Amino acid sequence: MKISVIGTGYVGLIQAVGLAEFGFNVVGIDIDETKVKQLNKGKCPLYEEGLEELLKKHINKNLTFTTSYEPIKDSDVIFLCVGTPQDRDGNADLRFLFSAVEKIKETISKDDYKVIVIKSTVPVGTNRKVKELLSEYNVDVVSNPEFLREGIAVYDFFNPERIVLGFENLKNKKPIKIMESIYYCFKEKNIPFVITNWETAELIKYASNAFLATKLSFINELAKLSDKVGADIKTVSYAMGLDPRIGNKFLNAGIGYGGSCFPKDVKALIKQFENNNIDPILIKATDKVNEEQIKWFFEKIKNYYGDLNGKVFAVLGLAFKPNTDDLRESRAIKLIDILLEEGTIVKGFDYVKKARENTINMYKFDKTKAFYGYNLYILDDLYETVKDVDGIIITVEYDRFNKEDWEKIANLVKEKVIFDGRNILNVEKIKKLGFRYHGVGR
Ligand SMILES: NC(=O)c1ccc[n+]([C@@H]2O[C@H](COP(=O)([O-])OP(=O)(O)OC[C@H]3O[C@@H](n4cnc5c(N)ncnc54)[C@H](O)[C@@H]3O)[C@@H](O)[C@H]2O)c1
Ligand SMILES: O=c1ccn([C@@H]2O[C@H](COP(=O)(O)OP(=O)(O)O[C@H]3O[C@H](CO)[C@@H](O)[C@H](O)[C@H]3O)[C@@H](O)[C@H]2O)c(=O)[nH]1
Repeated sequence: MKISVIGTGYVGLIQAVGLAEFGFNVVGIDIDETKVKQLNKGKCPLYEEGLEELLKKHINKNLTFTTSYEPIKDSDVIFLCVGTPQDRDGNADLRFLFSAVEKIKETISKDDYKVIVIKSTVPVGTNRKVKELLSEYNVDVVSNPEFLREGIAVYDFFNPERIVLGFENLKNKKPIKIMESIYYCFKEKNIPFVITNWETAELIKYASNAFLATKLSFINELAKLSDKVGADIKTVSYAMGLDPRIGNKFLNAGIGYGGSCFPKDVKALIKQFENNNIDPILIKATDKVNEEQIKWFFEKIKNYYGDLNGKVFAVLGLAFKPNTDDLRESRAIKLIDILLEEGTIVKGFDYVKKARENTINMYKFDKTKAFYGYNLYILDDLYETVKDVDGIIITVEYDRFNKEDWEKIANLVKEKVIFDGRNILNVEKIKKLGFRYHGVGR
């Protein structure tokens, strides 16, 4: 079977490489010429553990990349993995998706049968619209939302918790059989398949992300109360999580959720409610709590120092979560922006080299926020980062921070104060070294 993957960003690249590993002949298609050139040389444009090795294993064997849509003529299945970012009003912006559909129309013949799989996260009704646009063509459209997590995306691709497939008509077995044959190995491993209609499949994706985001906003809001009343949110989360009906995952309080998905998908779900004249009270609150969390944390820092002007901070963590170079909606970057506006000097660090490089590039192009090398520095070494600072701020949940030499850090800083925005540090150890510790709800 020949497969084309349109859009080889995060999700598309993982699909292309993963499907090649399954033995399919895969062509990745992207409008970004630089990315395509890099990929054809076996170089991964993004940092994701294990991805470059798999890319190198298959490139120019059963996997190639191109900017041309021509290969879709020979493909049996076309995966659409283009971005669906947030537009100015909070809706999902479907311009990339519809532009790809237009190109499919221009390229394929009306008679050749193709299965078009929509992997991108799209509002309810989008698969139906795509089918309408392709109504004169011999195609079936399948909704197949993706649930991978960045940082462990390769693992997630090969070990999904469920495969969700939405179809126009469940009596039409042809596209169902084709999708089941692609994911044959998951069937063998008894991974649940949810076979349903388009609308249900589309909503499952938004419901899953919004539910997890709501769990986070719930615990983050509770952390504010914990702070005031002297409770320890970590112990609260732990004890709550012992009840299997609640579960212990996604209960780590912090400075809020970021990333390329939760913030935009929560907002897009709100819009879908509003477009249907329903007030999404709960989900709007999830979003609001998250927007406020970083400001609340910043106030903690400000209250401690009073005047922040000229203070120097080490911000440990730049990306939106550990083991990624992705800065999209990163809480660390949001905090850095606020700190810079308050006249502080920021020294930033992340264990992922590409996250550091991306941060430098981002600020270099945005001189309104920072003057790189004047009030913002990104350093390659954690110990250099903490040298002579007035405070350390932890913004990404790296457990690795606990393995650092805190005695050495205590001797390097100007003032021994830590704001742990992810509640990740071993408080006893830190306090013994004379640090004043400020967590989130502990
Ligand atoms: N990133 C994640 O962890 C994740 C996980 C699950 C689902 N999703 C969803 O998957 C989709 C893709 O997300 P992403 O993070 O991979 O996006 P991305 O921005 O990293 O990648 C999108 C790619 O599509 C390309 N593109 C845009 N228009 C194109 C066109 N007309 N033809 C060919 N290529 C085109 C871009 O150049 C880019 O390389 C989104 O809907 C997102 O919500 C993302
Ligand atoms: O207990 C927790 C867990 C996570 N986070 C934060 O939540 C955000 C999102 O984390 P995570 O869900 O691990 O990362 P993503 O890679 O964005 O993955 C989410 O978004 C993807 C895109 O839709 C989905 O496919 C995944 O299933 C979903 O977990 C990050 O900022 C984390 O720091 C917390 O603050 N506390």
